[in-house]
Amino acid sequence: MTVIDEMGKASAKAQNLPAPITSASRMQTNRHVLYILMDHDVKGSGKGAVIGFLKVGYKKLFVLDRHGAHNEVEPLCVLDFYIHESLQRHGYGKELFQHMLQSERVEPHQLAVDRPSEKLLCFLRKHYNLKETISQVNNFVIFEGFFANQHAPVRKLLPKRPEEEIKPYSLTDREFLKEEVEPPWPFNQSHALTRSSSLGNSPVRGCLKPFLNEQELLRNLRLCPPHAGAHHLLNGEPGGPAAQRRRTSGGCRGQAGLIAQRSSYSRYGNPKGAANIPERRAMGQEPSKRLQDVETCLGSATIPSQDPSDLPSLSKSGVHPPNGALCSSEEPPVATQPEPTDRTEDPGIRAVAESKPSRQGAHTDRLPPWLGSRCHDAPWAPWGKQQSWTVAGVFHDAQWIRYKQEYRNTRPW
Ligand SMILES: CC(=O)SCCNC(=O)CCNC(=O)[C@H](O)C(C)(C)COP(=O)(O)OP(=O)(O)OC[C@H]1O[C@@H](n2cnc3c(N)ncnc32)[C@H](O)[C@@H]1OP(=O)(O)O
Repeated sequence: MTVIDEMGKASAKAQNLPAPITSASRMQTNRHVLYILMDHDVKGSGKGAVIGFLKVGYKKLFVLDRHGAHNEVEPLCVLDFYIHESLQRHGYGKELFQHMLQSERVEPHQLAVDRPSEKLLCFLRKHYNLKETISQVNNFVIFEGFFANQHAPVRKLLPKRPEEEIKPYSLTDREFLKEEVEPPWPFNQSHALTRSSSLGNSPVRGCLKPFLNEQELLRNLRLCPPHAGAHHLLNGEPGGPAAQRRRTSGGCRGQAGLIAQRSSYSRYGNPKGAANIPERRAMGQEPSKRLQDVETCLGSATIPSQDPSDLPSLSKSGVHPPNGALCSSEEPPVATQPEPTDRTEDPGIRAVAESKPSRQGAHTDRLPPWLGSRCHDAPWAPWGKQQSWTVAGVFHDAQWIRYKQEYRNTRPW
C-alpha cells in the first residue's frame, strides 16, 4: 500500500496534479486494474524496485462520434500512467503498455484516455500511430477507429442540438480534483449523513450555515409541500386579501418544514433566533415584507407551550413567561396585540390559541413585533384552561408543543 501511495504521489507530481489520483485506498474502492513494472535485479533492499505503473479501468462514458451524435459506451480507459523520471524514454512505458493491451485483449484505438498529458499523446502517436482524435466535451480523448468494432455495446442517443451546450457528464478520475460545491441547505444534510454513515461512523451533521440569507430562507421554505390549511388561500383571487395572504402561506408550507427551519435558524444562527430582525433594522437594513412574514410565521410555529397545570405555579414563583414579558405574581401575563396585518389573520400560517387574551399589555413594549404576535396567542393567558393550538393548519395540544420544545430546544429566547 505504501508503494502504491508513493507511486501515485510521484505520478501526480510529474503531471502537476494538486493531489494523487492513484492510491491504495482508491484502489480498494473501485474496480481499476494497476499494472506495475518492477525491476527485480536492482541492488539495495533485495526486494526490487518499481519502474512505473499503468492504471486502467472500464467506465461508462457518453462520447461524441464524428457526426456529433452521443454514444453511451463503456470502454477501457487509461486512467494513470507513470514511469520514473530517471527511466523515461527507455522503452519501459511501451513494455508496460503492451503488456496491458495483451492482458486486457484490447486494441489501442479502442481505448479512451483520461485527460492525457503531452508526453502520453506523443507516446501514443509514436508507438501506436494514434494521431487523429475525435473531439469530446469531457476530459476523455478517443481516437479515430474507436467506433469501429466496438467490443462494448454502443447505445446511440439523440444527436446534440447545435445551439445547446453539452454538459460534460462523463466523470473522470480526475474529477475529484475540482473543488467540491456543496448543495444548499437542506440538501447538504442528507449528503453529510450518507457520507458519514457509509464510513460506519455515527452520523455527523454537516456544516449548517450560521444564518440563512433571505433568498435562501425563502427558497428553502418554498420546497416544503403546501399543507391543507393553505389551499383555500392559494385558490384566492389575485390582488385581493387572499392573494396577500397567499404570499405568506406560500412561504410557510408544511409544519415539518417550519419546525426544521426554525431549528437551524435559532440554534446555528443568532442565539436569539428571529431577533435578527431588530438587529438588521438597527443596521439600517429593513427586512423585506416577505421575510418578516416568514420569520413571524416561524416564530408562531414554535409557540411556547405550557402545561396548564404548571402555569399558575410559574406565575406565583415569579418566573417570567418564556417570552420575557414581565408579569406580576397576581395577574397572568398580558399579551401584546400586534399591528393587525394580513398574516396575523392567516389561519394557515400562525398558531391560534383557542381562547385569545383580550387585554393589551403594558409590559411588552420592549418585545419585538414577532414576539408580540406570539404573546397575542399566549397559551398561558386563560389560566387553567386546557389549551390547544392550530399550527400551520394542524391541531396540536399543549403536551405536543411542550414535547417539541423540550426535545428540540427551539426556543428563540
Ligand atoms: C491518462 C494519463 O495517465 S496522462 C499522464 C501520463 N503520464 C505522464 O505524463 C507522466 C510523465 N511521463 C511518463 O511517465 C512517461 O513519459 C510516459 C509514461 C508518458 C511514457 O513512458 P516512457 O517510458 O517514457 O515511454 P517509452 O520510453 O516507451 O516511449 C518514449 C516515447 O514517449 C514519448 N515521450 C516520453 N517522454 C517524453 C517527453 N518528455 N516529451 C515528449 N514525449 C515524450 C515520446 O513519444 C517518446 O518517444 P521519443 O523518445 O522517441 O520521442
